[in-house]
Parts: sequence; C-alpha cells; structure tokens
Amino acid sequence: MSASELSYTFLGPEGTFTEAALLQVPGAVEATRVPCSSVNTALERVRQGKADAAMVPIENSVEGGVTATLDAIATGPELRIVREALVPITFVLVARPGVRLEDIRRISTHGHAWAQCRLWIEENIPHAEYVPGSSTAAAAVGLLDEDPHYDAAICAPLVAAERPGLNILAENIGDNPGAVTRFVLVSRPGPLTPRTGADKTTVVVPLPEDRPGALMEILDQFASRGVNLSRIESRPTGQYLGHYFFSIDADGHAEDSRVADALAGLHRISPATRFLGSYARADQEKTPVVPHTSDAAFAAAHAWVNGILAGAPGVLAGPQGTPVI
Ligand SMILES: O=C(O)C(=O)Cc1ccccc1
Repeated sequence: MSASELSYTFLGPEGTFTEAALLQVPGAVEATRVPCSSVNTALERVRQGKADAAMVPIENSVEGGVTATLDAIATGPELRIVREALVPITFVLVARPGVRLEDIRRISTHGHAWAQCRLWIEENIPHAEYVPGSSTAAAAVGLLDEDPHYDAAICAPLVAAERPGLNILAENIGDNPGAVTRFVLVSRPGPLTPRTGADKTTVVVPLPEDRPGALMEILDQFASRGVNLSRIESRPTGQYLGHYFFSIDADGHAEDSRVADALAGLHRISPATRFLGSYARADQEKTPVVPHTSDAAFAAAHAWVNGILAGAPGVLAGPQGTPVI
C-alpha cells in the first residue's frame, strides 16, 4: 500500500499538538488524516478497521501519563503501538480581538495544557475559571463561535497564527520551558516492527491480587535481565477498589532475548499481561546492553541447559579440556 492510501485518525481538530506529532510520520502529509474529538474515538475507528492507525498523546514531561490513552489501550480489543513521536510544547493565550487580559473570566483548553500553564494563570489571571476543552485547537476554534461560553483559550502558536479572528494576548505561557509530549501511533495487531537496537517495549501488567511482593516480582523480571524501565504507572482497572494494572515502558525490543525472557516471566506471574508493542525510540538512542544480558549470553545459556537435557557435561570444558571453575 502506498503512503497516500493510508488513513490516520488523530485527536483533532487541525492544529492540535497531536496533529503535529502525526505530521512527523513519513508519508502522513499525503495520507488521509481524520480529526477526532477524543482519543477514544480515534482509537475506536482503528479497532473498527475504518482507519489504519491513530496518533494519540501518551506521556507528558510535566503531567505524566495521559490516562485517557493509557486506559483505552490497556483494555478492549487489542491494539499495537508501532511508532512514537516527541513534540516540544509551547503555549499561547488567545482571545477575540478587543478582549484584554483583565477582561478574561473563563479560559478553555485541554486538561494537560491547563495543568502546564497553571502558575502563569495564577500569576496573571488569578480569578480565571477553567472550562475543559477536548483539545487545545478545539478550544481556540470555539472562540470563533457566535456565542462562546469562555473568553480565552490556550493553544499552540500555529493555531492562532492561522486564524485571523484570534488575537495572541501572551506567548510562552507554559510553566516549564522544556516541556515535551510523547505521542504514539497505534494500529491493529500485526507483524512486529523491526528491531533497531534503539527500541521500546510497552506492556500492561495486571497486579496479581492478595500476593505479597507481587509488584517486586514484576519489577524483578526486568531488573534481573538488565532491562531498564523508562515509565511505570499504576492505573485502577475500574472493576473494584484496589484492583490495579501497571503500564510499563521498557528499553529494548521483544526480539532482544533479555526482553523476551522478561516478557515470559511477566506472563508466568500475571497471565493476563498484555503486550502493546515494540517500536523504535523517537530519539534513536541505542540501548546499552550489559554483556551477561546480550543475545549471545542468552543463547549460550540455553545451549548449556539443552546440552544437559541431552546428556552433555554440566560444566564448560576449559582450554586443556579441564573444567572451568
Ligand atoms: O489538545 C491538543 O492539542 C493535544 O494534542 C493534546 C495535548 C494537550 C496539551 C499538551 C500536549 C498534548
């Protein structure tokens, strides 16, 4: 299939940070891009086969995990993360022409944007009330409605620049200048994406109940195989109070023996563990491998055990045929 025949959904409308993440995907510019009003709708269209993949936010350097996404991909028909994208985030405050900072009573934006501009708002418009918006761009465009129920919006600089009816009242209003959001491209299950040596693997592990040390056992599957974790979050399953799953990103690919071995360990501890994909890291940073956790070390160890099962000596012979101690 050529890139232009693919169709992508994303958290829209046009001008969201999610669209900026999607446009980083090679071929996305020529492909069909369908804006959706929620992460759930974007993912549902993929599940139903109406789109090939969805771009959704998953992690924020300031706010942490995007719970709507974490929960949606952890449950329901299986989905796979096939790619990640990083977008530096800067915010502007926009209003209709003529509206001044001191006139603003109500501000709309996406919840993550509001959380990232909290200090600036407290300092500059302390009495402003928050009106939840489905995205930053939806909040900005909503200001152009005939009778908007808020006075200003927080959005990406580009959205404001492209709409003459919007006036920028303040720039760079984010509390953390280096804020970055991580997005993932999600499709239906299929062949694994190729291993690059700079990969991530995402899993969802329901915590076994009434078992002391269960979390420690889960973490140990990674630690004992030299697998680094870059994100771990607990989320309630929603079934009943106290029932949790862990959403985990680990460095490495399921084709790396140490990761495969850790996955097998997770499955033994928690059989409902859900594999959400192995995919190339956006920063292309190679994963350092401790020698005793390399593919070669795992292959040698398996060969040794298989040899024992087949009746071979249980210890390696040294250079002169003497056993190595
Ligand atoms: O609302 C948007 O523009 C989004 O793409 C979601 C979002 C909101 C705030 C920071 C990063 C992503």
